This record gives sequence, structure tokens and C-alpha cells, in this order.
Amino acid sequence: MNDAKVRLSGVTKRFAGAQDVTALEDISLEIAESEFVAIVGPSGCGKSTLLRLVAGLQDPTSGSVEIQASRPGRPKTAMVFQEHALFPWLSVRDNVAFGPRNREVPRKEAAQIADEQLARLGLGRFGDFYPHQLSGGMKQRVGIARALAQDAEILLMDEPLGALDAQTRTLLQEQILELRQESRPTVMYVTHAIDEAVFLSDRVVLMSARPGRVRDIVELDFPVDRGPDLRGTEEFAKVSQGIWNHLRDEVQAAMTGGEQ
Ligand SMILES: Nc1ncnc2c1ncn2[C@@H]1O[C@H](COP(=O)(O)OP(=O)(O)OP(=O)(O)O)[C@@H](O)[C@H]1O
Repeated sequence: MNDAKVRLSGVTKRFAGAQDVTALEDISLEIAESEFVAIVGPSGCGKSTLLRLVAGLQDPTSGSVEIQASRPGRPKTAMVFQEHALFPWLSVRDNVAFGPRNREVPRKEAAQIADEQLARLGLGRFGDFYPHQLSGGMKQRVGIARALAQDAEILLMDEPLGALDAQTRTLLQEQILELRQESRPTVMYVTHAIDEAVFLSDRVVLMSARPGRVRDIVELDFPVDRGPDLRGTEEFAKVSQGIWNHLRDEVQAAMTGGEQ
């Protein structure tokens, strides 16, 4: 891929300690502009580590991570975490405006950006609220709005719906799909939920039990303008089952201790 937005080449990550842990081994992966790539794999296979390496929060032990910048000054990455990680002392609006304010966007403009992103997530009325006044699903939407407000080259989402109940999760999956259709961001999306990966993405990267390697990459043929009905189709069930069949051994290996 010549025009890769993200290029991971032979990335290995080891953590030194009483017991050395190889979290990731020889990961090579390219992600195109506007592509939505889901990453699934058993617990502990290094999915979060992978996102942290792309975010520049950690360095690979060997190999490289390159991000193609589209314009100077644009943040490379913005992260959405499983736990919303909002600042409790800031209003919802100020939480979302935090990224733009950090980039020295004037206060009024940053508030405007925040209000726009909150409106996109159906939270237009809640700008003056504080995080403790919101439900878990609303907080998570604020977390997503906050990441979107950073207008980063790549959106990194680490199990963003993992802590939510099934119904809220289903609704938020649909919201994320709409956001995707509106603005076509480049996304790396870690999830344990195979149906979520299939519903949202262009490709699903299947990882092995630790040390995490790319075991397979499944290309999905569903169009970007897919709707919620996709979930009820035979093809959706077939693809999801196929991914689970691939993953089952890895999940079992992780449960019995993996390689280390
Ligand atoms: N800072 C660290 N120091 C030492 N070991 C670490 C560190 N961060 C992660 N690890 C180890 O690296 C491995 C991969 O962790 P990581 O959190 O990336 O996995 P994961 O696939 O995201 O897991 P889960 O699905 O359970 O969230 C684990 O064995 C973990 O204990």
C-alpha cells in the first residue's frame, strides 16, 4: 500500500521485568486513509499495547510505526478508552473542548467545536452538565465526542463500548457507524465483540494469543453505507461465525496461559 495512513513494520514489543513479557511479535499492518480496521484477539494478546504504540505512548522494542500526516499541526492520534476517563471537575463542554484548547484554539471556537461534536452524538443539551450527572453510555459518548473534537489523523478506540450494557452498546454501535459514514475517519478499533467488529469495519485483524501476532486479516465486503439491518443477514452471521472459528483456538490458548 503506497498511500498507507498507518504503517506498522515488524513491530515487536517486550516488557522487561521479573518475567519478561513479549506482548507483540513482528506485527506488520497497513491501514489506508478512511479505513476502519477492527482488531480482535484473546485477552492479553497485546491489542491495547498496539494502540499505545500507534499513539506514541510507548515505543516498539523493534520495528517501526509510521503515520502519514495530512497537514502540519494536526494531532496524529486521538484515543477513546473503555472507561470514559473524563475530567470530573470540568463540564461536559470543557471536557470535549480540552483537546482543541491544548492546541491553543481560542476558547470560543473550542467551545463551538465541542458543541458541534456533542450535537453529533445527541448530547447537545448536556454541555453544561458534569460527568457525574451522566449515565455510563452518555459518558462514553462524551469520550467519543472528545476524541472527535481533536480532529486527529487517526482515531484509536480501545474497547469503547466494553463497559456498557448490551442495549446501549447496540445503539452506540449504530451511532459510531453513522459517524463513520459522515466523516470517514481512519480508525483502529479494538473490541472483544466479533459482531461489533463485523458491523463497523472494513477489515478485521485477528490476533493470536500472546505473544500477539497477526493471525489473519478478514476483508469484509459490506458497503460503508450499511445500516442496522446488516446484523440480521445471513452473510453477517456467516462472517461472524467464521471469525469465531478462527479465534476459538487462540482464546483457549490464552485461557490456559498462552505461550508464556
Ligand atoms: N506496561 C507494562 N508492563 C509490563 N507488562 C505489560 C505492560 N503493558 C502490558 N503488559 C503486558 O503485555 C501483554 C499485553 O497487554 P495488553 O493490555 O496490550 O493486552 P490486551 O490484548 O489489550 O488485553 P485485554 O483484551 O485483556 O484488554 C499482557 O501480558 C500485559 O500484562
